[in-house]
Amino acid sequence: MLEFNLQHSYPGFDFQTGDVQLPGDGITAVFGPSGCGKTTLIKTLSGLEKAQGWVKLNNQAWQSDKLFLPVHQRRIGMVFQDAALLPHLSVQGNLDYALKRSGFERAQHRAQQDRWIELLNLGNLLNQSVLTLSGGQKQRVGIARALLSNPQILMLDEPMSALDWRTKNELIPLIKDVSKASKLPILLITHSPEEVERLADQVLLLNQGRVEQLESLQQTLSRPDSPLFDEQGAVSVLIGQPGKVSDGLQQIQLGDNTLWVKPLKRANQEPVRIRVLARDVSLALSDPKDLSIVNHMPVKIDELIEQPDHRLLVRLRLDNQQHLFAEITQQSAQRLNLQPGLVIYALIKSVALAE
Ligand SMILES: Nc1ncnc2c1ncn2[C@@H]1O[C@H](COP(=O)(O)OP(=O)(O)OP(=O)(O)O)[C@@H](O)[C@H]1O
Repeated sequence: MLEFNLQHSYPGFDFQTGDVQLPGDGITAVFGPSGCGKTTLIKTLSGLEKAQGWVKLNNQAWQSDKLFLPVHQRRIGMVFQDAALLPHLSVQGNLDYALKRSGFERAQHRAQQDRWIELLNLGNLLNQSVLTLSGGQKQRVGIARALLSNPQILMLDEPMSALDWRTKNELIPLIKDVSKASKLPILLITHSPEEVERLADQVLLLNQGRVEQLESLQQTLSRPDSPLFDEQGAVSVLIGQPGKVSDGLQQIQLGDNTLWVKPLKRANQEPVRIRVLARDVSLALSDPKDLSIVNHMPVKIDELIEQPDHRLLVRLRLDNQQHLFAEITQQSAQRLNLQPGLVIYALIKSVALAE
């Protein structure tokens, strides 16, 4: 568990976290608008910048009234936007460099290397100069190097902001795999709501140098004014269990209900996240059996929230208690006489697997 309370200031910027406790594993996304203090948080937590206050990881003090461990003694695996690899070395050279300083016993080096080389798919890049790697390959090497330094926590500072969407789509599942396999807590700094929705277990919301919330992803997404909602409007992330593939569609089980999506790329039985835009959800009073939309299910209305431009956000609850937003016009809501507590049907026009 990472615990801290830090204060720092730059001219015109006052940074105060208050008491914060981050869980001992899983991915915590640090999210907030530009200039809110995300990088300041990483710099002060890591000791790159000396703040007032205290920091403890797994009950071991990194900083207190009497103590200030330098960055290299804090056992942090850092990955930056530009990977910051050693340019004169090969991929293997970069990994060896991390291992030498790791404190792993020599006998463990091979097993450690093999483990992360395989998971991050670096096997055929080992002899390549890092100068010849693509952006995504560099980040994979950067993550392997961070893991091989034998860290107790990973801090990823905007690791995907310089990558195109295709490369980002390849890296996101790998970061999930690293989280599961390493069991290390991961702090992911990002300004991308999509990265938060696809990766975060919990979200630390920063605003103007203050920690506004530390909560689960589902809690952040359940607020109609969630800072994660951008010009696409409200978003829901449903967590479901993959089932069979039939007629070219993959079954995802959400309690007693089934969603049909494009077949998963990775055949494992881990729960998956499904991202649904509120504007892609329509509502009906009865089960629309003869409709081309394949995904529809009974839901209960939790709340009706007025929006600008005669629109209404309807917070719905599935039978397994997950919530789903629908955005409709106020006119439609009146026509259907929607009220909290009413059981209706959600018609989901489009879903995206957030693999
Ligand atoms: N070394 C510094 N000297 C003076 N001011 C600084 C310094 N570093 C950061 N700041 C200021 O502190 C504030 C927070 O900066 P920080 O880089 O932590 O924000 P951020 O949330 O990471 O932003 P972005 O998403 O744009 O990277 C900003 O107003 C910035 O100008």
